[in-house]
Amino acid sequence: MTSKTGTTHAHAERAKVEADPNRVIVFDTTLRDGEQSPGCSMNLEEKLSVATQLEAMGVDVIEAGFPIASNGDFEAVREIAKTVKTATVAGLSRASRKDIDRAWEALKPAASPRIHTFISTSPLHMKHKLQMEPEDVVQAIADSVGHARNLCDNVEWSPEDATRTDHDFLCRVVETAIRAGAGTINIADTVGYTIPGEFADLIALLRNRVPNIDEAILSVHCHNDLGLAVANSLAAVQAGARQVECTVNGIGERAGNCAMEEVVMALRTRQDSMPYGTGVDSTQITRASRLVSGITGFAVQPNKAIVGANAFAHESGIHQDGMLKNAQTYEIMTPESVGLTKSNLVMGKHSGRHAFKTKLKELGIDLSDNQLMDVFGRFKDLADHKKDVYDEDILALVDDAAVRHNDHVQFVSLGVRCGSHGPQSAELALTVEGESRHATAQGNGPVDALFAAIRAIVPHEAKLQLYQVHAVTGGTDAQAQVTVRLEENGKTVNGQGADYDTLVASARAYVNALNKLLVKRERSAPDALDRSAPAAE
Ligand SMILES: CC(=O)SCCNC(=O)CCNC(=O)[C@H](O)C(C)(C)COP(=O)(O)OP(=O)(O)OC[C@H]1O[C@@H](n2cnc3c(N)ncnc32)[C@H](O)[C@@H]1OP(=O)(O)O
Ligand SMILES: CC(C)C(=O)C(=O)O
Repeated sequence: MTSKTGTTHAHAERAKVEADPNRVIVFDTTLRDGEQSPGCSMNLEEKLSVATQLEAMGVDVIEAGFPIASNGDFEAVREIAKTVKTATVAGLSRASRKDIDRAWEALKPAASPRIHTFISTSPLHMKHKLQMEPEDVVQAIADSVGHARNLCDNVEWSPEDATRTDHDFLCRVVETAIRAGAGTINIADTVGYTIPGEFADLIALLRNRVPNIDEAILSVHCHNDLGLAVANSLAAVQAGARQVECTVNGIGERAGNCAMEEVVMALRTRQDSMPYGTGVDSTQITRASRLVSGITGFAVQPNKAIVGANAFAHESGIHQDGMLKNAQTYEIMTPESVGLTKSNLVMGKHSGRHAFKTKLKELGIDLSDNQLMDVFGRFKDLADHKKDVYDEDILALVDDAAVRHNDHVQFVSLGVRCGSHGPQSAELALTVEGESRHATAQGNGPVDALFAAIRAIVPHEAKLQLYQVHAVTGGTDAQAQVTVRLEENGKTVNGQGADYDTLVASARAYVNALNKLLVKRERSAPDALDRSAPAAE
């Protein structure tokens, strides 16, 4: 970047861009524009922890607030200015000496301070909002930027609503601001109106038509009203902008700002067509995202690029199989590169055997092929009924399959009639030594009816000592894990069963206990139990 007039403005960011013309300055405005999201206010301590994280991850400029806005904002900017050592700290001000003085008072303690001043330049804003004539706006720019520059070496100026500003006027005001001392010119797409090709053309136009443009770093500040903030920012970088203004998780006024994590990772991932770099340590991205989301209470949508819970999660069997063979089949960046430990194979109805086997291995479970077939079948059935299948669900299924292995009596199916219009009844099918048996019974509630049906198929005198249900996970679709304790002649056995249907889990648990009782009986008196008892139909 060579100056056409020889009056370049020296500051830390200028030095970085001069050392490497492809270096993109990351200007984070989470604490200023991000905080302008309705409901997003942060207290001093929270702002300090965000600023510390932004500094640690290598952000070049931290916009800490708008000091004239309130005493709280002033204090926050001043504390951040005192705390941050390696990043430049910026404070926003309108085109007013009072605002600028207040900003400077807060920023003065910073190792590297920047005054950021702005004024609207679009006809709409000038006429209706500022109620100023264009000539007065030009004068206000020269005066405010000049005043700021008398206080601070590092001054940024923004034409608010630049993308709806007349091009000739924009060229004129940019030239004026640079002449008055602005070292960074920030082209604001305040209402997220522009589109990538048009925005790239605007940056190119400014570079071609503003005579002193090389004396300043061209910056962009994009809003996301059309979901184009990141695309517009990248188009601008390709057209010559070297500062991108952004926020963590894309928070900000209305639909938000350009998301820092997306810009950083897009530049990092697509070096082949965008050979530009930032100073951000991308492995800190997840940490920053969680910090900001935790502090603001703004949850990150699961499918959000880079930092959403599903960004590195794979549920479909074909994708999971590909991932296990070579992660690049379905991931264009590694989870480690954004600070996650590994990809997440989400177990759900689209999962296949490869992924299921891998999940079992992760859980330390080793099953025979037959057991695997059985558990996988039940897992698919569970996934059809339950939105999220957690590790706990799989463990419950495996335990359930393990206890049923080689059972004499096996559960087949159950239908119940329950509710307030009794009588409650259960229609049960079991196999006993491989033979199908059916029974229908009534009871005092569906559980009582179910247990009566079991007694009808396998007559026994054992007493029910305990019937206990607990949910394996949270949510109304959680699997039920049931424990049944039976007692016969002083001997007790516990049976377990798990299912998304509490009554099926109850049947499985009772049948499991019964099988254990059979084994105990067999050991003490073979053939004591009449397993060929007829069905009570
Ligand atoms: C695009 C952006 O994100 S801009 C930043 C937005 N952020 C904020 O507004 C931060 C929070 N704001 C505030 O706390 C308050 O609005 C303050 C302290 C800045 C100003 O408060 P008030 O003095 O009560 O004014 P109010 O907000 O009602 O109106 C804004 C005034 O600033 C003027 N103004 C707006 N932008 C600028 C500017 N860049 N330069 C000069 N004047 C401006 C408006 O024309 C209006 O002037 P008027 O009172 O003569 O009509
Ligand atoms: C102050 C400016 C840069 C701004 O936030 C906007 O125009 O959106």
